[in-house]
Amino acid sequence: MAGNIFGKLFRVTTFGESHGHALGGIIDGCPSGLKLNFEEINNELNRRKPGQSSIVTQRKESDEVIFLSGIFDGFTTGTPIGFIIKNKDHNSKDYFNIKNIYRPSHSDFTYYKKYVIRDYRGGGRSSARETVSRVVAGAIAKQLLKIYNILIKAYVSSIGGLNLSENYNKLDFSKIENTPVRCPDIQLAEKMIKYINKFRKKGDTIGGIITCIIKNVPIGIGEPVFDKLHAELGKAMLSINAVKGFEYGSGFYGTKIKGSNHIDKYKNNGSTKTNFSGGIQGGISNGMDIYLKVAFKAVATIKKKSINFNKKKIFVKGRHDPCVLPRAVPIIEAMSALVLYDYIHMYKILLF
Ligand SMILES: Cc1cc2nc3c(=O)[nH]c(=O)nc-3n(C[C@H](O)[C@H](O)[C@H](O)COP(=O)(O)O)c2cc1C
Repeated sequence: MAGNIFGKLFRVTTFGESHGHALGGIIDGCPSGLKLNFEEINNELNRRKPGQSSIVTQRKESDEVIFLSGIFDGFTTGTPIGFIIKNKDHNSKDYFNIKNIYRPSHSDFTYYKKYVIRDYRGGGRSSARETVSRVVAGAIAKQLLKIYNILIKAYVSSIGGLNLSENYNKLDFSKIENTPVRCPDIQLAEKMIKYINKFRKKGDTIGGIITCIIKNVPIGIGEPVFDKLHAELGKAMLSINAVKGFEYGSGFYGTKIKGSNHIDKYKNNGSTKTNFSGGIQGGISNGMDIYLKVAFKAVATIKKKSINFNKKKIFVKGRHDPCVLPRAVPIIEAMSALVLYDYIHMYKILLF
């Protein structure tokens, strides 16, 4: 199975399955001499972990990371950072009844057809439990990005038909973590929670959108032609489970307004009056904020009778997310951090 490595110079390889002994990763390309803040790494893991509130899956995992290599006296040594996160609360028997049948719109069918032998428990390798390793690597990348003063903030901007207003400059990012749904508008967050609970009680699921803002990116990050910054961000986001769409800058809205209204006119200092470009022009950062949106579907494991492709009725047990967005916020931030640090790395090698 290929496809388990992300990044070019700052690279993370992830391994592990949802119901195996452990998940983990190897980070290669981390410079020596970074004093790691372990509390911050744990904090990122706590934001992603299951069982953190009533509106996410009730699987209870402490998600403690154990570092195996690459760190000495709290500092990175420049050698590969190996780490694991043990699985503790996996009820594998919940999946025995779907061993040979495929949940509609999950990855059971395609994994079976491609690999034949697969760990079907909890989705195995296709489970979003894999993203725990991305969050560890992303937390380290975030600490490296602090050196450049780069700030990454993601939040839930839409659940079903409930939408946050477009202007992120008016939002108070310090409120994102104040509610379990991770929407900074507290009144809207309350409505979103009620909305998610409505679906949860019915055994159904609901999707939505996460917005991510990346501030203080220096001018010049991103490469021609195939390694454009937005292309890598798009790949990063679309590699996350259940993601159905990605846009940056004006995105699809940019198709609806005329060119004379869409151009970002320059101010005297090189910054622009508007930012429809989303901080990237020609695949290279222009110093303005990068902003992007990621669309998540309503996920497949509904607690209702469902029919699989050979017309057999199936009922999926197990503990599942009625809405994955609250837990996906730190994953979006982690993937953004991995891309940004990797690309800054490349830039330094080319110029210094
Ligand atoms: C944080 C998170 C939690 C998820 N939890 C579930 C879940 O409980 N049930 C489910 O069916 N899918 C869940 N998913 C999505 C599946 O992993 C995903 O839909 C599946 O692997 C098929 O891949 P695809 O939807 O990207 O095509 C979750 C995704 C994320 C990001």
